[in-house]
Amino acid sequence: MLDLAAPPRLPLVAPSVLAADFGRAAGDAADALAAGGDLLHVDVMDGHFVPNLSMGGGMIAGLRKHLPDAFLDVHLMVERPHDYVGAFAEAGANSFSFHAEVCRPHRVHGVDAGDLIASIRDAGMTPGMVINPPTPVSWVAPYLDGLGLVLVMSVFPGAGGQSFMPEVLTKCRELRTRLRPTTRLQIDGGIGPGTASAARDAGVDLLVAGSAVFGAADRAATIAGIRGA
Ligand SMILES: O=C(CO)[C@H](O)[C@H](O)COP(=O)(O)O
Repeated sequence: MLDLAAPPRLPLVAPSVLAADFGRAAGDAADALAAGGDLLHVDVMDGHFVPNLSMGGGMIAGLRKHLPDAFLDVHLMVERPHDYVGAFAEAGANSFSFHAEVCRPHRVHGVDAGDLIASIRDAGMTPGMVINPPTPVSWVAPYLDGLGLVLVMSVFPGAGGQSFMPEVLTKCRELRTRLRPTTRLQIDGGIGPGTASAARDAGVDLLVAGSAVFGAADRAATIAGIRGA
């Protein structure tokens, strides 16, 4: 199983299952891994934090069943991520990333980020925190030492196929100087061979790509282009 913290610290590419053919998701995901993807990104949407619904524990369990060796990187675009720690660990998630925007003090009666990070680790998963394009680094700064990854959204979350927002790279550069060397800096939204190099130059070493990978005629060339190989 992939260890996100282990050297060498080469850029990793995570095909986003959101852009796969849901009717044959495990097969499509396996094809993306065979084409050079390092891990799978799994987007969970609750219809509240973002308007759309996507997938949940059933999809994680199905991917785990058919792809026992795949690292499953789960991104929760949900208001109540703490409700899913046990179920998603049981289903086979390897990392569990939640949004800073649902946490206190930014959300009244929101999530306690420190408690949630501890419970994610206790459940055997790598904790991650996510910030939307307008959200400042200061919202995750108190938690950086406890995280295995920080995800900077380069589109507004909720749908694949949107255009990359280069202005978020300022936050990536700042985060790279503040993160421990073992913590991955992830980006998600509008990533393809044409946008990935700017992200890598800003210190990103975990690149999520949905439509670019699953829509490509040559997935291996696309993933190699995103990785900068
Ligand atoms: O989190 C997401 C949407 O909220 C997706 O992972 C992201 O948008 C990737 O899709 P694409 O690469 O097509 O932009």
